[in-house]
Amino acid sequence: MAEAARIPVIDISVQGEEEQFRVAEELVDAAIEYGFIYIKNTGKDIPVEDIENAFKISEEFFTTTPLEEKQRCSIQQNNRGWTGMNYETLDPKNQRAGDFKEAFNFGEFNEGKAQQPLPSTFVPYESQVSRFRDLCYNVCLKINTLLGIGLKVQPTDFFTTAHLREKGPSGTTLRFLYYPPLAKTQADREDVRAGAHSDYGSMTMLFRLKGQAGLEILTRENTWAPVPVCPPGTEDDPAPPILVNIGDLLSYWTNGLLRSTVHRVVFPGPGKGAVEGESDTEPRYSIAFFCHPVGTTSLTPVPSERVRSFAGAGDGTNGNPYAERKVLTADEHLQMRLRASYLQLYNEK
Ligand SMILES: O=C(O)CCC(=O)C(=O)O
Ligand SMILES: [Fe+2]
Repeated sequence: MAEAARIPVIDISVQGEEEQFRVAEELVDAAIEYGFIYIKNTGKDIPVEDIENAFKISEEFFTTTPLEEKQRCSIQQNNRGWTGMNYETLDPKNQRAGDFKEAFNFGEFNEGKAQQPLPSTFVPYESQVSRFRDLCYNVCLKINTLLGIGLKVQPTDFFTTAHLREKGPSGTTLRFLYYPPLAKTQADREDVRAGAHSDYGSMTMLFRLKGQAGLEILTRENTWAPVPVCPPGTEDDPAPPILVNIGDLLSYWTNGLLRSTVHRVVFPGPGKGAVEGESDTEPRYSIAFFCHPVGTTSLTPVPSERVRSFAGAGDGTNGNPYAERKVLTADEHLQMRLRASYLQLYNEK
């Protein structure tokens, strides 16, 4: 069995300046070393019922919505809507088939209303989805603030300000994901449910369900390590931790100091890659909140002594294959990545 990733578990629900400073440093250390951080789920930032409810809505959508209804809301170049089985290919250079998953992307809401066509299954839950998106947004701001403190960026709220939605539209997306078990697909065990990729935004918050295997990260040693849903020490928490990972934009912003780690979702198979107590024989559901700064934000390195003094990506340990590309704004980066993974969507037009 492959050895599980040892990603730190951090409690961000602390009070007081001194504690906050300590947590900020822990977050930055984990973001540099792993690019992934477990945020202990205390239920304080996002009530556990809201997470459970979001999964219920997602499951109802994927299991009951007729195909025509999903197709009516197919993904558009604005990155909103439904993606069918094998439609997205996150690692086109290495995949034989597109990702074995379905997904639904929610863009921004305005006063509780989605700004995109919604399948009928979601209509009764529109305000609940909007609320969940707001809860995620607030945690994203909080983590951005802590990263700014930990890196001593001048001013420390630099990242947070760049994410404020009142400053303009962004690529921020709430995504419900569904991965069928191997037996319900045409896939071979070697096919991927989500190809190897780094995330396109500044950071991602991932919600997973106990017992559902599949996520792996690429380690510094270039091996794949499974990421347990419930790492040691979180078994008694009210819900599994929220898995946060650094995306390409925080990596650009910090000259590659913060790591945009490559990850994928696989069919690990019995006794092979799966963590004890997890399996891939049941359908897998996950929910991702992709945080993006305002689209016009420039991705030049931020004012921080720590970032300035970092030697940069030249040592080959940076997980973000795009770190050295010249990209100007958050929107331009997002468009570049979407073009590469939705071949049909961009070739059809
Ligand atoms: O479903 C997961 O566990 C991860 C999905 C993912 O990496 C993504 O959608 O970017
Ligand atoms: Fe991802």
